Amino acid sequence: MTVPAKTRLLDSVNSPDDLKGRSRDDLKQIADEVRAEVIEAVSVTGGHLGAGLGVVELTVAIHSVFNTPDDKLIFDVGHQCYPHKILTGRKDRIRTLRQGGGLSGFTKRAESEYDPFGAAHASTSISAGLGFAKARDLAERDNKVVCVIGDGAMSAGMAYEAMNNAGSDASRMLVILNDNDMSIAPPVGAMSHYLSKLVSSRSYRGLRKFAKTIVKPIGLANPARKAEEYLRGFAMGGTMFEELGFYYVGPIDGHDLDVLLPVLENCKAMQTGPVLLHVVTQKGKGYEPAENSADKYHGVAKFNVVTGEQQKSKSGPPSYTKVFAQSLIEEARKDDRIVGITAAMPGGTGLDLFEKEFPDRMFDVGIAEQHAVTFAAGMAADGMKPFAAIYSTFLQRGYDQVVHDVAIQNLPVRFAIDRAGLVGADGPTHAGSFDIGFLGALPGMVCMAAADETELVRMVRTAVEIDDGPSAFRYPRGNGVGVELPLNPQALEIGKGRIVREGTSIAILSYGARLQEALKAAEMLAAQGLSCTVADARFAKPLDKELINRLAKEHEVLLTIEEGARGGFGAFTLEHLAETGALDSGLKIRTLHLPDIFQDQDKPELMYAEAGLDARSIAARAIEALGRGNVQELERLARA
Ligand SMILES: Cc1ncc(C[n+]2csc(CCOP(=O)(O)OP(=O)(O)O)c2C)c(N)n1
Ligand SMILES: CC(=O)[C@@H](O)[C@H](O)COP(=O)(O)O
Ligand SMILES: [Mg+2]
Repeated sequence: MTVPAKTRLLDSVNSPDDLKGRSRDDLKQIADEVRAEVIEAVSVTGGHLGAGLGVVELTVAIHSVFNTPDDKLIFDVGHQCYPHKILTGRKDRIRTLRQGGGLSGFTKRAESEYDPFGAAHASTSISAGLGFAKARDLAERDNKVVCVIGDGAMSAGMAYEAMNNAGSDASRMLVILNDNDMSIAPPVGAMSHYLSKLVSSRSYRGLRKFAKTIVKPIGLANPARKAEEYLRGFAMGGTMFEELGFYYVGPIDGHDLDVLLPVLENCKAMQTGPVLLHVVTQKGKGYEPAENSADKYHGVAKFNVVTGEQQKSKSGPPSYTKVFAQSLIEEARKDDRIVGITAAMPGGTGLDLFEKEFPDRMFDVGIAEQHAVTFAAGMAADGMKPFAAIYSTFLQRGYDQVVHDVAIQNLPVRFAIDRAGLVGADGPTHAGSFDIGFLGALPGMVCMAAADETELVRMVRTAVEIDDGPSAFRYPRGNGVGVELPLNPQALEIGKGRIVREGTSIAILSYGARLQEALKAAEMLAAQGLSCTVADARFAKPLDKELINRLAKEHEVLLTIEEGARGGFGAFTLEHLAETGALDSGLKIRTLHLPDIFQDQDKPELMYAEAGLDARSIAARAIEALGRGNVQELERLARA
């Protein structure tokens, strides 16, 4: 019988308990195996790779020192949690990450007791951790609270609101600042410069060597006192964190278990108020293609482990994002008052392209959507034409600013709302579900949704022209439908939709990119002799009341459809029809929107089918409302 030269230690780790009492060498081997496992898993699923690779040693160290799940470990954003999932009983399902029915790509309470707090949006961990710390104190328990937050996430206001609170009342908690000098894109802002200065100081360079030789576990007598004395050697003194009431420790090498383990032991033993441990790591650590790439493999498609080459997306029409960016560039060439604003998503919003052409007119403000919106409002108030390009889901964080700073003052900020509707693998935290409702509720806001790329280009043009109040246009993640782009786009008439297909019995009024499915549904209905009108509303605010009245009057059935939650375009239409009395005449109306649940991740087309927003489901709703036609026949057509 042959005995394998090196047995995988990770196979024997089914929970963090299996890390306890292991030798340093064993833990180092386990860390190496976790790293290999993360790379293998993400190579078949795609997902967030660089961040997780950067915290492998840190995660192993935390789980071997702290007593999770009693001690609460809270990851900020949660995109770096794959090593944590592997170590906390989810190793066997790690190749289901971000797939339908599989593990979430983020921490999620419903998934494991080791995920005490779910995330995916940035900068929530310190606030949540403080909540856990206070709940613990009130219940007179003694568990620890550990938050892991990145340098990028440290740029957001929430992190400072939380530190302001935690530092003032000496709350016992550990905040680990995972500083890899990267956000999704290179980090921006004064805070980022400050952290770089801390890290590049002499003390850190000296410490790397120093720590390896002198770091020892603390003695048992007076552990808290000794821990403090011990850690004082690491602290640099006078840091901004200390001014905020934190005990600052670091910076230390976040890949060196010989340093991490004793420092964490000592942080754990400390009984003073909040501690901030500054850990320096490398995003993408241990996988050459990630280390060498500009974005450190923040988010990747499936890839070849040997070469690092990522699967190319099928060639097709350009993405909506790119179409938006290029048309904004065109507009900006003609109008030097146009500026672009992003909150740490230059690549995701396409504003990196804009920046290449107009470096002085693009502003990346960091992970700071609230600030981005008010900053845009200030610019608009002084005569500029700001385009704030923000994902629908992240704009949620800036809602009060949209209301208070933009809408009430009727300022012409243009919101380019990317990732509208379902986004697939990122799941419910990233779905752009709510902006139709929350923006449509605001007096004076013009709300548009693009049915295809041509429409998007025209909406950018329209937004440039709307100079007397706020406007927004939404468009989905992914590729357009492949229509030809207008060379000289004309602005749309505000509040006017268009008829795309004429029919008699059924009217489908689409708001946004479901128009293609609506047209397919119309074909399916036509195959059964059911004549269907399809219209593109273009505007949710102001509504095209004339168009709606006409559709209501001339058809037996009216369906509205949108890539958004209930309380959006369908609700606005229904309200209008109720007010005009059109509902009293027997019109059969159905509002098709996202279901009233947070849908888990899957392929977008499957999620839309589950939501009842694919062509087959649209046609089936029409048949149900009409009371004529054959639903089974639709199945056959959908398969064909
Ligand atoms: C509120 C919010 N805005 C934007 C994002 C998009 N986002 C996800 S991760 C990330 C960068 C985070 O950087 P950092 O905290 O340093 O973590 P790292 O990826 O470097 O480990 C950004 C901007 C988000 N998740 N939440
Ligand atoms: C974790 C996070 O918020 C981002 O990395 C997000 O996953 C990016 O989404 P897109 O891939 O749609 O840009
Ligand atoms: Mg970072």
